[in-house]
Amino acid sequence: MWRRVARLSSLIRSSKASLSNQIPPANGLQILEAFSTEIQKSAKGRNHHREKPPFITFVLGGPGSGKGTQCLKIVETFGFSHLSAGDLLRKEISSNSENGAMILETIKEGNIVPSELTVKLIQREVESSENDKFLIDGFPRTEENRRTYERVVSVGAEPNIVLFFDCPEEEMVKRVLSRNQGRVDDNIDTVKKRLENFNALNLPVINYYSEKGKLYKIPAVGTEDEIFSRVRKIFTSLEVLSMLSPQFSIPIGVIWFTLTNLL
Ligand SMILES: Nc1ncnc2c1ncn2[C@@H]1O[C@H](COP(=O)(O)OP(=O)(O)OP(=O)(O)O)[C@@H](O)[C@H]1O
Ligand SMILES: O=c1ccn([C@@H]2O[C@H](COP(=O)(O)O)[C@@H](O)[C@H]2O)c(=O)[nH]1
Ligand SMILES: [Mg+2]
Repeated sequence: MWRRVARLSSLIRSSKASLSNQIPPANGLQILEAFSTEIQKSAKGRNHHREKPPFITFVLGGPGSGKGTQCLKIVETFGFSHLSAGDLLRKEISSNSENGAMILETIKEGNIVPSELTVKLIQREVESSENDKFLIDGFPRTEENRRTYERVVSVGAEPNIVLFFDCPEEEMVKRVLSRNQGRVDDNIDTVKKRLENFNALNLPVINYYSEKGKLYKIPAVGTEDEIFSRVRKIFTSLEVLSMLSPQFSIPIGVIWFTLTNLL
C-alpha cells in the first residue's frame, strides 16, 4: 500500500514538475483515476499481479533426504520456482543483514530460526515472483512455523500439496557428511541435532498434512533418477487432472495418485 501511495505522490510530483517544464500535466481526473486504480489493486491484496492464488507445494524430509536435489528436477520439468528456506536464511547471513549473526548461530546449532523471520523471507519471494507455482523447500519445520505462515500469509496460506521424502537416518547422515558444499551444519554433531529436531518438531507437521489428505510420501532411497520417477508421477497425475491450478481440491489428486499406483 505504501509503495502505491509513494507512486501516486510521484505522479503528483511529476505532474507539478511538468507544469514548470511546459509538458502537459496530468490533470485532476487522471490523478483521481490513478488513485482509484492503485486503491483497487491494494484492496486485492499484495498479490495484485495474480489472477488466482499460486500453487504451493511444501517439500519436507530430514536433513540430506534429497529435497533440494529433487526440487531442481521438478523446476526443470514442471516449471516451478524453488524457494529453499535454508538458502534464504543463508543469503541473509552472507548479505550481512541485521539478523545474520543470530541466523548463523542457530543454523550452526541445528536449531530453528524464529518463524516470523523465515515467513517474511518466503513471503517476499512469492510476492515478487511472476510465477504461479512454488516449491517451498524445508519449511514449515515446526507446528509453530506452520501456524505463523497461515496467520501471516494472506494468499496461498494452505499448501496445495506436501511432498515428504522418506529416508532412513543412516542414509541421510551418510549423504550430509559427504555433501562437501562447505555448509557450517554439515558435521556429525549438528546433524544429530537436526535429526532430533526433525523427529520431534517436523514429523508432527508431516502428520498434520497427512491427516488433511495433502501428503505424498516418497521413498527417498535409490538413485536420484529413480526417486524423480516417483516424483514425476505425482506431478503428471496432477497435470492430467488439471490440478496444477489451485482452484481444485487436492484430496481428489491424492486419491487418484494412490489408485493409479495401486492398480
Ligand atoms: N538419491 C540420492 N542418492 C545419493 N545421494 C544423493 C541422492 N539425492 C541427493 N543426494 C546427495 O545427498 C546430499 C544431500 O542432498 P540434498 O542437498 O538434496 O538434501 P536436502 O534434503 O536438501 O538436505 P538439507 O535439508 O540438509 O538441505 C547432496 O550431496 C546430494 O548430491
Ligand atoms: O524453515 C527453516 C528452514 C531452515 N532453518 C535452518 O536452516 C538450516 C538449514 O536448512 P536446510 O533446509 O537444511 O537447508 C536448518 O537446520 C535450520 O537451522 C530454519 O530454521 N527454518
Ligand atoms: Mg536442502
